[in-house]
Amino acid sequence: VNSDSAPSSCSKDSGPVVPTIPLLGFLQRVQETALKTYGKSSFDPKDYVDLSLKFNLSTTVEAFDKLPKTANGSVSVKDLDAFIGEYFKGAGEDLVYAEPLDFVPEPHGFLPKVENPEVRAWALEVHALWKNLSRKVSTSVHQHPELHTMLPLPGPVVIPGSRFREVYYWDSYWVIRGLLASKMYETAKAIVINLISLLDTYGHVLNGARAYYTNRSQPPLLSAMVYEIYNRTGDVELVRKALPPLLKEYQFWNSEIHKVIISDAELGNHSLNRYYAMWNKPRPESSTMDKKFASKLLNDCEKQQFYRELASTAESGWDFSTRWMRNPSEFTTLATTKILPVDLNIFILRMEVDIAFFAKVVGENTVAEDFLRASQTRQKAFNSVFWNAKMGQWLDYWLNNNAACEESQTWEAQNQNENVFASNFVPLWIDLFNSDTPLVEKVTRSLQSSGLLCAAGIATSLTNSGNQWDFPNGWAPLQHMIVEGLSRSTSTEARSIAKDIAERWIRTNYVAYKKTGAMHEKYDVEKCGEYGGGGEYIPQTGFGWSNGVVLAFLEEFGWPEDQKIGCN
Ligand SMILES: OC[C@H]1O[C@H](O[C@H]2O[C@H](CO)[C@@H](O)[C@H](O)[C@H]2O)[C@H](O)[C@@H](O)[C@@H]1O
Repeated sequence: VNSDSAPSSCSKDSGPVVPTIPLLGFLQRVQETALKTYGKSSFDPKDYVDLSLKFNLSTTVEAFDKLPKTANGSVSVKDLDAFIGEYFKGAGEDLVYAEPLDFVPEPHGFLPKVENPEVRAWALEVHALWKNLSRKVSTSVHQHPELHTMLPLPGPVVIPGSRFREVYYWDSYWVIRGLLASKMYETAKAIVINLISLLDTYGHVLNGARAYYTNRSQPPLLSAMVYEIYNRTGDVELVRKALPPLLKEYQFWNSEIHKVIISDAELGNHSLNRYYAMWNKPRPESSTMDKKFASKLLNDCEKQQFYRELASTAESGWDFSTRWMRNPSEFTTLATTKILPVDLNIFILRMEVDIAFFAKVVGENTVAEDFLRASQTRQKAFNSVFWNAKMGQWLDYWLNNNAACEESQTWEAQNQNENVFASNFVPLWIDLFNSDTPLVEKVTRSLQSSGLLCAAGIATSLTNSGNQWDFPNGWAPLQHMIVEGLSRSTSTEARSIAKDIAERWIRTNYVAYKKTGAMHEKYDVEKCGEYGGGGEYIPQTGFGWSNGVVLAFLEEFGWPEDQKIGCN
């Protein structure tokens, strides 16, 4: 990890910090001035850190410093408009449209089980959205990286959409699932090659391909992406190329900051993982908001700690949720680094299983045996640390406050977080768990009585907090992992619930699309046909992972000719 090792003056926050580029510091000054000048309405801080320079940084800073400013730091709208127009290229211009070469309007063998003509026509429209979301890094980024926060990438990517103008790590898994249903194998492989290039350069796959995301990763699903592509294409070369970087990624997630040892009286020590960003300042893409929240805190030390929690929550992909808050009504009590999350540990378990499989494919038998053993050990840890037999769910585990300083912590039942989140059911996604029929039946009953199953899909949590990873929002990745897990089991009941959830999700996506002309980032699971809201930015459309999950569900479950589509 290339981090700044200067000791922090704050004893509560001694973790590493990855230094950032000078351009970002300057863009945050422009962002702050823009907020003061234009006001809050329709202000998105990310727009300013996504600008590219037309001239070198010092020329631009000099011109900015000369703008006449009022005492509170604002400038006139006319001056700021003129400055931005003269010195910057617009946000998004650094990633240019790229025609996906393997796109055809109706691929051969596309969604064979979708017979209903209305659903088929819509599925073809969703399939065509890959063209809208396909991009490549502009030549200027390759030739003058110092003028951009966009990071150079070797090949084309698929972006989520709207304000998310760059490739994202965990989003890409569901984008790839959709691309595979769309038979766009080359586009899917190119995404993986790009993520591997980030891993080669930074030692981890970044949250997204921007300079302000270098201090953290996102839910690690690279091995799952490679597995799904190999499963469809049999591309051994891809597996051979991916294996060494995956071993490097495994090291990253098992480095000192992400690893915690939990000891229990019966089975000894369990090595498990948490999110932990290498950053203790405001997130540049949301800097004005982060500072406002931090202003409630007493001193710099508390602020640093809070900023690390904010960035670590962004690493979790669940930014933001009461799941990570000690007090659900107080945002500054975020404590993501003090939690062992069920889903992160499932993703790492999947990484171990996948690496063992890939190593076997390329004849690295010792590696295969080592990772098989690691996966068996982690499965045992799941049963001891996360499983709650009374609830029939796997629960996040709260670490004691001084976790970072302790060698190991002793497991205590009271540290399991008994609040219900969709992530409590994510272990079903993994064959090691969904192949156990009595277990699946118990967890299915628990899901049915959890309160999470709603008219239009699975809710993220039971708490309506106004955060986007909470009730009543439903997110495509969560629907997909739980549905896929249930549908892989041999339990008839679980499979029928999987189909029911998938149908509800398809209906709500369809009706919202017909009403708004767009696919959405998240949906309101209480109301069929409504998109979701809340959180720190306005609802986004596009949308990579929602498109991917709809196509994957339609491929798996189909839609009979005589079954009506629409809200029931
Ligand atoms: O700009 C605020 C935050 O936005 C991202 O998070 C959300 O969008 C991502 C892209 O679809 C998604 O991967 C994530 O789960 C969402 O919560 C970004 O990843 C954050 O780092 C960023 O601070």
